[in-house]
Amino acid sequence: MILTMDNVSKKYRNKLAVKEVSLELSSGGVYGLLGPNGAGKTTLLRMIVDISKPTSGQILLNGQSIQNMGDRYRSLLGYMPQRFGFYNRFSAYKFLMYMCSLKGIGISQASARVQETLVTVGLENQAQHKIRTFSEGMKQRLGIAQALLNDPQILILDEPTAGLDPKERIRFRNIIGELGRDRIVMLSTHIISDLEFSCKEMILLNEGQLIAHNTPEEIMNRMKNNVWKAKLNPQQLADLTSHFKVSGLSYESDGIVARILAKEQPVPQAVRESPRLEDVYMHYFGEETKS
Ligand SMILES: Nc1ncnc2c1ncn2[C@@H]1O[C@H](COP(=O)(O)OP(=O)(O)OP(=O)(O)O)[C@@H](O)[C@H]1O
Repeated sequence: MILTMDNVSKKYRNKLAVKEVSLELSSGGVYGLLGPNGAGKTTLLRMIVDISKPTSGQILLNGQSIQNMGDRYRSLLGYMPQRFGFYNRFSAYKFLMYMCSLKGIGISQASARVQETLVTVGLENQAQHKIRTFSEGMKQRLGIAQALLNDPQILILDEPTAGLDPKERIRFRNIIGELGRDRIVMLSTHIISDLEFSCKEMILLNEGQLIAHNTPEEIMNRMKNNVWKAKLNPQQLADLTSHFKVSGLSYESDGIVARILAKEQPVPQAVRESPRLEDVYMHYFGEETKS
């Protein structure tokens, strides 16, 4: 299955939220859509799930325009929006049964599908608990469960890790990694560590534009000579931050250890470091401190 974005743009009045994005997504992997707030991630995802139409360009599934596919396309989709309204007085089970009816899943299959999805997201023991008693992580997992009810081949998750604590984040990542094995999964985030798991490709979006699209290894590899580590005094640090991006600082008793992004050795004591995802984020989205 191949989902293609062909020169897709979206304009809201005078705001161009997505600018000529071309991408190809295929089954069997998680695509991480990364960008700061306002980059256009939600706008792009809403066009992929056919809630909103591109102002120009088109989205194709196996070469066919999704707009011409209608319900046939929607039956392949699972979507977890950024802000998901739950029925807090419902139990998880009842909520999912209700979502089945909205999605047109017949009563004969619904109960079995609900059980299966509860197991997938690890909520089978809380099936009869009221949603209002759930932690944020449990609610997010329930959000995935509702997106999975129709066994979608294309799963779109908008900031699914927002509000999760580190333990819940790890659990969530494992579930998503597993789901990505045989579908197209795309998740948006502005948190780089969400993409530390085996993400097939990272899609970097800034101000509506696609600025990089590749495997995490290749994206990091491109920066391999540009990450440096140096111990600095406060004055050196102040001087450096006015010229270079700094992607990490740790304070030690005899100085400040900084990770610096620079093409050339920024100070004589700097040594090269292997790039990490934080460096990638800083390189593409970080702001240089202007003196
Ligand atoms: N319905 C709308 N009308 C007008 N402008 C909009 C609308 N929706 C989004 N925008 C603008 O389009 C740009 C992209 O917004 P979008 O929500 O897609 O970004 P995002 O990357 O998902 O950000 P966030 O992480 O904050 O959700 C922003 O400048 C936003 O203000």
